[in-house]
Amino acid sequence: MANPSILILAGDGIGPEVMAEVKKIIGWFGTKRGVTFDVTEDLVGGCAYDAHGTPLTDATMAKAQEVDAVLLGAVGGPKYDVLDFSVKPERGLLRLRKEMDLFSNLRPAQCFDALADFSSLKKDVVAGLDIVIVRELTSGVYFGEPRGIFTEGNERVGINTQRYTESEIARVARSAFELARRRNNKVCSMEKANVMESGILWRQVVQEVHDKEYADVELTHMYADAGAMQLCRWPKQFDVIVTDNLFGDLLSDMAAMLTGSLGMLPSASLGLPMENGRPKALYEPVHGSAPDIAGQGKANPIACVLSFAMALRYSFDMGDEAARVEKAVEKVLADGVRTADLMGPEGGVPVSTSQMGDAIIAALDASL
Ligand SMILES: NC(=O)c1ccc[n+]([C@@H]2O[C@H](COP(=O)([O-])OP(=O)(O)OC[C@H]3O[C@@H](n4cnc5c(N)ncnc54)[C@H](O)[C@@H]3O)[C@@H](O)[C@H]2O)c1
Ligand SMILES: CC(C)[C@H](C(=O)O)[C@@H](O)C(=O)O
Ligand SMILES: [Mg+2]
Repeated sequence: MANPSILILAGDGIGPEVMAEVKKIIGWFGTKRGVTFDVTEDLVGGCAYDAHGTPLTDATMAKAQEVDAVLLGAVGGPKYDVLDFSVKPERGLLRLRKEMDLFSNLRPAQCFDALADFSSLKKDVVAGLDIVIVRELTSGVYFGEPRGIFTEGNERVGINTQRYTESEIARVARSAFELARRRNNKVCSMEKANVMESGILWRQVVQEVHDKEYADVELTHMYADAGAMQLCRWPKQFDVIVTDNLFGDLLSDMAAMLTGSLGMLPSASLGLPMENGRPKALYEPVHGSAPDIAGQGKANPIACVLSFAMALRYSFDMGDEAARVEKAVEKVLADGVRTADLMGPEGGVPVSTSQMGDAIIAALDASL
């Protein structure tokens, strides 16, 4: 049988730095576990614009459609701020999500015991936290028409449109309910049904899907602003949160800080099953290209490493190997290995990106 195929799109800023550590782990699986992947690499984001004048070529898009999983680092950076909107680095990522139809974006926020003291929230609020935000990723205000900057009378007007069809809401709701069944069986749906018609429809459809197909799962609804407050107040009340594209973007960055650092949060973006039964999939850290620390060896690679663990679990059906990687990360943190973003006010000597990667490899060795 052919090896599973992976397309690596490391991207910009710290993207290639954190992806280098994932490549070490992929190599480790080949030599130590006999698990070999066919890996190809290509460009996305600003580096693709520099090389080809576009943040994602048609050829790269076609490769992404063919592989079993795409691993992406991060895109963007201040150098590209001046570019026309249509060729900004972020458009490359959005095209991948849209054309691969990756509607279900799982963003788990898990607080490792070793970092419970480190969160900006009190220890008992975050210790043991294990929640997943399911973010709708292919529709909503990110993609709705009309959009643009127009002139009305003698002033400019910026327009974006929040638009959701019933089927778009139903399919992401189903993925959240399915996930909840494999976890603690609770879903909280977040929208703004008090001020947005799209929010009213969202609430109705989620409720209908629940009543018809998932009545065994506990479902609650919350306005997204109150949800943000509850995420800070007592995040452990949640199991699975399902929400739209924009609210999911905001709530997941917030959830990241419950775990200690944005450098800790992985994600899986999943679509429909392909012919081989595997879902179309892209895995990426929730964080961006971190221009403020890029090129300095300071980035925390854990979010990218844990994204690879999600690939093992969701694309390659290797749940045990995914758990091996997650446990290696847990061990390294328990041993006190910290990149700069995980240093508290008491200070200490942080390790570099590659030293963190090496420590994870050593913990993987110890797991054999
Ligand atoms: N998926 C993506 O590719 C993605 C996601 C978010 C932002 N972006 C892009 O990245 C660029 C920078 O955006 P931003 O600064 O708002 O967000 P960011 O996530 O890049 O950085 C926010 C802060 O978190 C820190 N940080 C992020 N990841 C870290 C890591 N792994 N280790 C240590 N510290 C880390 C950064 O140093 C920075 O202080 C923008 O162009 C934005 O559009 C891309
Ligand atoms: C870079 C950007 C397009 C992206 C988003 O807004 O979805 C990012 O913030 C994310 O969270 O993945
Ligand atoms: Mg974001």
